[in-house]
Amino acid sequence: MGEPVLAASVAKPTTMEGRNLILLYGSETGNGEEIAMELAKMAERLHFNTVVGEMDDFKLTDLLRYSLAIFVTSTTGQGDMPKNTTTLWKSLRRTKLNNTNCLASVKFSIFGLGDSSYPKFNWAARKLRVRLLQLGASEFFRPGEADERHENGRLTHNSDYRLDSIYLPWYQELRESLLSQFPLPKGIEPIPDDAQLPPKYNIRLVPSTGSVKDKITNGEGHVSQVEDNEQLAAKFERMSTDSESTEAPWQKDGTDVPDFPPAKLLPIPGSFTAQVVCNKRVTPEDHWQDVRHIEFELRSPGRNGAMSFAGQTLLIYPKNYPKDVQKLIDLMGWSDVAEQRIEIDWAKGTRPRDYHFLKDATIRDALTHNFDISAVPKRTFLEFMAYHTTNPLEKERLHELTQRGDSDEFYDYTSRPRRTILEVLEDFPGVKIPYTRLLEFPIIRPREFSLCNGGDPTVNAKDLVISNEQDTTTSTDVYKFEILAALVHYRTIIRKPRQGLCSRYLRHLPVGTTVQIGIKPPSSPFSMDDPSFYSRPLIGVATGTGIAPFRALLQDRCLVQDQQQLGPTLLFFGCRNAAADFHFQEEWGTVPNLTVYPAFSRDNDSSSTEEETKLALQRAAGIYDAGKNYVQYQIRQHAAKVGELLRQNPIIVVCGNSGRMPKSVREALEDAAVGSGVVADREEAKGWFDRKENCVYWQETW
Ligand SMILES: Cc1cc2nc3c(=O)[nH]c(=O)nc-3n(C[C@H](O)[C@H](O)[C@H](O)COP(=O)(O)O)c2cc1C
Repeated sequence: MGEPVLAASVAKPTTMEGRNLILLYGSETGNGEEIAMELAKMAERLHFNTVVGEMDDFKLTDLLRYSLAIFVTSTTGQGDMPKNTTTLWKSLRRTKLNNTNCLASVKFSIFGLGDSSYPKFNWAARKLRVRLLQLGASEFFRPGEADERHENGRLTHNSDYRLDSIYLPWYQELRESLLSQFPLPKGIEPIPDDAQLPPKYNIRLVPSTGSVKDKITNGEGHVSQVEDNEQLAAKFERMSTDSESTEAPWQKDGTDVPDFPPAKLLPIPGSFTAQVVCNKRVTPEDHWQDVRHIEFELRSPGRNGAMSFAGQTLLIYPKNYPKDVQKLIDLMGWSDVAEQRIEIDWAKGTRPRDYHFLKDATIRDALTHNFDISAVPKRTFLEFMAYHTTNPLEKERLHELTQRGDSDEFYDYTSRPRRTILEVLEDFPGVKIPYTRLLEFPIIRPREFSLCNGGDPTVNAKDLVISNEQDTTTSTDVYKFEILAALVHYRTIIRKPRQGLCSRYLRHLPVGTTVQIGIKPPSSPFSMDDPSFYSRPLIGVATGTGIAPFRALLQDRCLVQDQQQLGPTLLFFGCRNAAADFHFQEEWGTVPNLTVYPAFSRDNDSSSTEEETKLALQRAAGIYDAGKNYVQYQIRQHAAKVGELLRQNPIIVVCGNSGRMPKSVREALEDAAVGSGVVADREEAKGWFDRKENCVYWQETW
């Protein structure tokens, strides 16, 4: 079963000398990658010989081989470049390149993705652009800057929509610009949208004996590098692929098997095998949100020296449920091939990020562990579906939905109700995707959770020596990593309640299960090696599960030998109810020199009627967030105390929901700086928080 006979025609771009385009992306959570892939397809339809990949897949000299380069990058951390850009970015910044004009032959354009609630909006794209221009490259098309906060005149909580409101017009203009600046020769037309482009990979079924090889070809069909899973496992010795020991407890006795994903471990480079030792709901059953305190234990992750836990994130790789996988197999008519092992040849540079193939994977395995069938589909997926239905009505409807116009139809059908790929495929039963196109499904990306513990995370290893020299841990050392996860449960316009892939996985994850986890280095701009880390004041502003990185930071600071040295700490903590989600409240009393100002948004409080009236008037006058039950109100209330700490070069940490909170908090801090006389006025307050000599400002919002 390959491409169906009735599928849309497949059209190969014409190869033209000198018409080359390279698309390089930097992306943390996949938004930038998705855009880069879409732009690459557009360029291919214009007959550009197109190569697309992560920035770090390429060297500086590779840029010189292409007539055009398009960069797509998000900004992460505190105005930082994404992790998969660091090598190329480092080589671009080498001082010996200054004044060399070494990129004079490069024509480029750049598209950034960011969030204007961060102080350093789209800094990665801006820094990169400035450096490319410094090195002599010229821009063939204007830069674009998408903003997750952009509302385009309409209030929307839909981040796809917000990114698209900048991206789609930029895409259209770029296409027109490419066609006019680099016209096609007479007789050659752009490949129309209704013809499918050939895939960049080749999926084959393999006989049941022999090992599955995951091959990377050099684009001309030769195998240039063969790396099978045994080799990978050997390379990453911390990772176990022993399936005997990875079964969830319920799988051992074989009785009463619930519908929970199998516990097989993916061969993820650099990841760790850990065991779930606690999975406890910390909010009352009748509270609107299920917040979990989950603890993992892992053996000897090869830690080298002391490390700050604050800002470290734990990566969890969720899986699909067997019932959903079966549903997809039935819908696509893949039951005769589902248990067969597959082999994939990739053209160079086309292997997707985060695609980690299970040893001897069958199609069912790949669907369970690798493809996010409960993701909300992107526009490109719906476009792809249209090629694979023989029903003209379905085709027409899919075309209507994917029009790149002003219409909201696409968002109304997909992201607003959070319809999943599986549900969309159920809505279009005529769509039969061949298994050879499996890679058009989005890859399951790891989900990131801030660690909520810090200090010394070792258990059973009291004699552990932390040194900056060699890792002195032994195989008996066990480390504990804790997260506080708010499980996402949507109530959408579709009646069926829905939950995120990872939320569902975590909700039912049994204690005792062995899982594969990743650990991402901290994004925090301070170091535990700096003695002032412990003694300088700390102002924490956290909402909801945003308390996690703050708690980790606090526990890190408590490592100080002499507790008297611990700097004063203020915590402004916003949650709904004192009794429901005032997380870790029982711990705060044990931390020296800490004052907590909670802001309970849904509890009645006992302030005066006069105060109530004043606030009601402020709200009526549209003064945003004047409400007393928010953290920003508490910051203004305690301006004198805040000011006292601002004078002492504090660390300021803002964690929790993105959206309006970070901006409102920043404004409240500016007001507190003015009110307490630290600065003369709002104008002076604006830049004050960005200067290192005044404070360290760390924002971790999601
Ligand atoms: C931890 C974190 C830090 C971020 N820092 C910034 C920032 O400093 N400036 C900015 O403009 N956007 C920032 N963003 C927003 C991202 O750039 C935005 O969400 C983007 O769509 C992510 O694209 P990606 O999936 O390709 O990484 C941050 C997002 C996260 C989750």
